[in-house]
Amino acid sequence: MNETAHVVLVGYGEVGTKSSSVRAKMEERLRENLQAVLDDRDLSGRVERTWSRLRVVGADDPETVAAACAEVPGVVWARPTVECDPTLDSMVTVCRDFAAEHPDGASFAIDADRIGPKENHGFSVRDIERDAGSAVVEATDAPVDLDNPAHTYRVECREDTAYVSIQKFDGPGGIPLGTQGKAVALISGGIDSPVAMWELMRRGCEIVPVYVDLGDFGGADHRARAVQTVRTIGRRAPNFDMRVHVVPGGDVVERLMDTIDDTRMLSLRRVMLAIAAEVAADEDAHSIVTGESLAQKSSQTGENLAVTSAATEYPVHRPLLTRDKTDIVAEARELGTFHDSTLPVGCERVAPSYPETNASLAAVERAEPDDLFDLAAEAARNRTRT
Ligand SMILES: Nc1ncnc2c1ncn2[C@@H]1O[C@H](COP(=O)(O)OP(=O)(O)OP(=O)(O)O)[C@@H](O)[C@H]1O
Repeated sequence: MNETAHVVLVGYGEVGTKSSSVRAKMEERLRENLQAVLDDRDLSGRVERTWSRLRVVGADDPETVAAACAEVPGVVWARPTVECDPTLDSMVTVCRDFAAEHPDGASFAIDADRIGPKENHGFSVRDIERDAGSAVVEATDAPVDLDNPAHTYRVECREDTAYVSIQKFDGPGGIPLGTQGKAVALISGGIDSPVAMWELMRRGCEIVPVYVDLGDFGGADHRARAVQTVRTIGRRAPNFDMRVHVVPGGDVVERLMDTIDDTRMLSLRRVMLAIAAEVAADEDAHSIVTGESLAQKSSQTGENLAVTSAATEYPVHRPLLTRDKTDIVAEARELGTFHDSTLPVGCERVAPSYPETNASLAAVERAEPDDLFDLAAEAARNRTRT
């Protein structure tokens, strides 16, 4: 080779533990998903599969490309990397060049790996670490710190090529999107449901987002908030159709307000699950996901969640069930949805003054008007997409 090239290396986690045929399919899916994100953001670069990694070649802006790759489900890390000859001289030279860009004297470590028998290269991992380390000390006068270095020079020496990088972007991990079927996500646009939707995406599920428009109890700002949070997360998966199904639920809510008192919120959640089930059947989805979390609200006690789940035969996934609010808020901030989720939308209050916290299914069903679920099904049929 006798030259260096800038590439972005992308590492995945669990995909690497699959059988070779599953792994090949997942790698290919991840490759397509990464390419879609780069194309959508007008970032140059071609994503290729290499041994146990993905690699972006031809990126004009490797740092931005690596940061974009690190937003994609399935990615554990992405590194702007210099590719060079698998010789001690080449790797040391690249480390020295990197050091010249970081002349701050901050502590460092060399983290090297070498693949294949030592005879193939004629040097060991220890040789790489020693020579590269000396070059960095010479260039920067920086101290070595193996426990908590400010800079880690990652050197990966393979049979035919070597990779050197100093910058690492952590990805969300998980499984490539599009490998685990479809789930309907009930999205209110509040803090929780977009995070819950993302958790399923992170584990490979394609998402069909559903927002139930509450009529006078919701409003345009409420709807816009739901749509915007989905769009923000959808930027990580532009090759999937994530337009929101907007269901006109005003009539159903009116009916609930007129007929039910302390179990009203439970019946509203049951109606939403019934609507989601209608969409799931049409969209061939296998389950429903909500942002509910145990004990976060009166409608989310263990007993009440059992009553709401009984409204549908579809599995209801609640990935936030055991998560604390502070943790969910931190994830919403990271995803970029927190700001929109907390915009004041001024909707009317549906909740009764004294909500039931320990409902029985029989009592909730008794209070529900006979036509409630017919109204819900009709609303689902009248949905539009935004
Ligand atoms: N208007 C809506 N359209 C679609 N789904 C909704 C709507 N309102 C609530 N949901 C679903 O019901 C779940 C429980 O809603 P609720 O408002 O009680 O709880 P929450 O924990 O505050 O959720 P969020 O923060 O997502 O609003 C939400 O996480 C969401 O999945």
